[in-house]
Amino acid sequence: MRALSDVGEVQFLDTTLRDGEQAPGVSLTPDDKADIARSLDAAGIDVIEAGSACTGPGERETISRVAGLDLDGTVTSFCRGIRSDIDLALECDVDGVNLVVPASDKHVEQKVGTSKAENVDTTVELVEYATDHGLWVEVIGEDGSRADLDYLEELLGAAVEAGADRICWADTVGHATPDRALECVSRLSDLGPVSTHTHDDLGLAVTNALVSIAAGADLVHGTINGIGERAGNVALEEVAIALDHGYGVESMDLTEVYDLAQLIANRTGIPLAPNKAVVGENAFTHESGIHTDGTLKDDSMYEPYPPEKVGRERRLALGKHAGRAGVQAALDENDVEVTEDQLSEIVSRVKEIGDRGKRVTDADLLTIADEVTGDARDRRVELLGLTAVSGSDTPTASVRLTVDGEERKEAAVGSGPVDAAMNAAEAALSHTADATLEDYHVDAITGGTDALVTVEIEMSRGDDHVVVSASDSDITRASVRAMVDAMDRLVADDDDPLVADD
Ligand SMILES: CC(C)C(=O)C(=O)O
Repeated sequence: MRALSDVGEVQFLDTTLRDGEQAPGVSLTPDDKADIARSLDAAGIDVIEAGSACTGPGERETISRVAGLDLDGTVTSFCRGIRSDIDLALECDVDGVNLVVPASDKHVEQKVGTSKAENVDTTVELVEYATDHGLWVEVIGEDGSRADLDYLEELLGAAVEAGADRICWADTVGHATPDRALECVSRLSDLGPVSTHTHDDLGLAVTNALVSIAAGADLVHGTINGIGERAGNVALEEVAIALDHGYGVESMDLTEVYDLAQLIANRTGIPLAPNKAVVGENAFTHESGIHTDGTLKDDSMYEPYPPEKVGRERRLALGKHAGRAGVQAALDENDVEVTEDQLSEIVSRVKEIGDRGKRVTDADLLTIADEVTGDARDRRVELLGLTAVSGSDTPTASVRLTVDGEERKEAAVGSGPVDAAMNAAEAALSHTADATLEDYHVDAITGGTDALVTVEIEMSRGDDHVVVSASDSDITRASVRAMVDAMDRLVADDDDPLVADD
């Protein structure tokens, strides 16, 4: 076993486009795969497994497209231990293959229905065939962590002798403990270059990847966000930060991981857990008073490494655990001056909102501050009335509001009552100022059909943008109120008249 700090550099193979896509419900389009492959390459991933050529003609077309992107990294196709799979990979013009052969008794005898000796012979033939065709070859012993280690050594040793570029220890069902990973990879690394492929069924994928490296592996298989079969593969961004932060070992470009994580979450439809290491929404967000206070005194008080390292920013959030320092910092950011007594009142109101299970947005804070300081602004945009109708006919809505005292009324249709009402509000406000709805998000705070919903919207106007939320048991009302409030905030400091001369 070597010290990780002596390792220097580790390569990554990203299998988001193959094992990641095997996650239930995920199906990536050719454009998705091409975009993800480009981004992985830009982030310095060494090997990109683009898919399984045997899946079908559509997948082959996509793999060929990725192979033709002229990427810096090696592009491979996954192949089962059959010659026709290698032929299909060759049709896609990939640089190499990840050739999977059974390794455990279960996989050799029950799944594939062959003998261990025959399995070794077949593997040798396939490696020779693939290398004769100019392919880079990695041989993966499937279910390697449950295999008899002497046999795994014999099988993968034969693959190396036949010309395989590298071999891979696969913890296919995420069964291995760190000592098993150490034992297996240490033995295999005496045979030639070794990769490690770990799954997270026991929550040990990162640990086992790190132990594998200490045991001699120099290439880690994984996916961004850790997506993959069952509990997923090891999350490459987690291995990368652990290597960098813990041991000064280089791998992928860390500043790219957040954008990559977002891209993959969007394209796969698998959202990121807010508490996910490195790329989760909360990974650099501080809410509790004690942590916010400490962070304001020293950025690193409650962070192992600065967010910029992984392409992110620090956020101080307001909620039920907010303290004076955090609220004061948020007020300072919005240029709001308050006395000590006013600050105490604002903090307790923020906590009250938090106690009701709500997030406290900037707009909420400013409204509270207005009320507490007695500076309540004169509204320029105000909602007077809203009617929305839906049924078997096209949903319609009408909105009545005032802009600088002038009444405006618009009606619109939409795909549903919320859409119709938002379209009507937008039409009524379009005479006023050129603002754009950037984001719309709904949360049910309570359960049941009478649930209180909070609509949070983000709107921008030129360089200004605001996030405003409104809660109501009627989602249409909450949506339009949030939009009108956002517009009112955006124009609050505009000295120009908002009413057109028409
Ligand atoms: C590497 C391959 C066979 C795999 O996905 C696994 O073993 O989990």
